[in-house]
Amino acid sequence: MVQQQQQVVFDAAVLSGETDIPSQFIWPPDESPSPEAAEELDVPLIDLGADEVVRLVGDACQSHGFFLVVNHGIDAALLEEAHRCMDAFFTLPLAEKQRAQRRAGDSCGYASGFTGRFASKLPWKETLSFRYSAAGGGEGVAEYLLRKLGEEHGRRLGEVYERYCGEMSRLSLELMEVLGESLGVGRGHFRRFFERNDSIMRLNYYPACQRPLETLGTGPHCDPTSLTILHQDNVGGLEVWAEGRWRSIRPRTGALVVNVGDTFMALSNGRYRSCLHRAVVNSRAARRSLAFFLCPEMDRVVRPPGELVDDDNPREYPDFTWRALLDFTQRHYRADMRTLQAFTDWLQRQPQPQLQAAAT
Ligand SMILES: C=C1C[C@]23C[C@@]1(O)CC[C@H]2[C@]1(C)CCC[C@@](C)(C(=O)O)[C@H]1[C@@H]3C(=O)O
Ligand SMILES: O=C(O)CCC(=O)C(=O)O
Ligand SMILES: [Fe+2]
Repeated sequence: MVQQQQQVVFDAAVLSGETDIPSQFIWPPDESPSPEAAEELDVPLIDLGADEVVRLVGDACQSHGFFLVVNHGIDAALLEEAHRCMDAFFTLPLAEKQRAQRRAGDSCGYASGFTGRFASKLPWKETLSFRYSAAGGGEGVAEYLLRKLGEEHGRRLGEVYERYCGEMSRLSLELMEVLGESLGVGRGHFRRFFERNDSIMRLNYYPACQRPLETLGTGPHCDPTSLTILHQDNVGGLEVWAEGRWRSIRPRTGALVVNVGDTFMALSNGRYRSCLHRAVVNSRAARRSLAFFLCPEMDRVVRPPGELVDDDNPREYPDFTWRALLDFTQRHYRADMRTLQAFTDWLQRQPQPQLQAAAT
């Protein structure tokens, strides 16, 4: 009982070897992983240079919304360097990492077990998140990491992740062309919408855990963002809810995992669904993943193109801004499998002037 009220410090170096884990990290039995290994999900491995890309992406987005891409133009050396930099950061002493500590209500910075943020069902992970603005407004990735971590630790990280985010943004826009074509709205529509994206980059580090069946690295959720491009190391742990059970997405060196998020589900007027997923941990090895969350400019109105709305397909979601949805996930609601519904219900309860932002 007493333990439940104490704020634990999630120090991976200590906790990954403990056979008892703090109660705040224990998830209820109906949400925790089952002892049987999850069967692998057969996700399409899409060659971005191939002729069939549009059809394959469209099919994947109408079923579970997850697919893998290869021949994506991201340099293998950059991917390796991005993982090396993650190691360099997460193996720093806790106090050094805490120089970038995430503050309440903010979506950027270093967070460890989310101990100060949530009271229960804590995720078994450390994260470092930062903003990437394609339009170049405000502080860039390199400046942010240098400012927070200092010359010794921040310089190299900043250079690498600035480059990594630029490449992810470029790839996202390419994927937006494919998504636009597959939805019949033309290649330019979503590309233009996201040209000045204001995205979030997140480094996820899941320490080993001696009680992997009682906790989760990332709880079940749909990404509230628009499109996620994830690179996982070769440890494994990403699972997707498909056909009524949890299924694993096996790591493949060089392939990127792509999935649709809630904001794109709204932009497609529900044609493409965001899909429930989670990350499990294990007792053998720490796991790393790099997630680039494509997001629109903060005040741009999220509204599906006219071609996707008609009498047979009325609007599924009201107009909203990414600023409002992001704020909802940071201040009012812990993102899960029903974030978008909870958000639209909440929006509708707000006084009229706050209901919709001015169209941009
Ligand atoms: C806008 C966001 C909120 C979360 C990060 C993200 O950029 C996209 C996914 C969200 C998240 C990962 C969904 C699961 C719960 C969460 C709290 C987490 O475990 O990290 C979510 C992120 C958040 O920081 O709120
Ligand atoms: O680490 C992973 O494989 C998934 C993480 C995730 O779903 C997220 O950060 O939104
Ligand atoms: Fe996710």
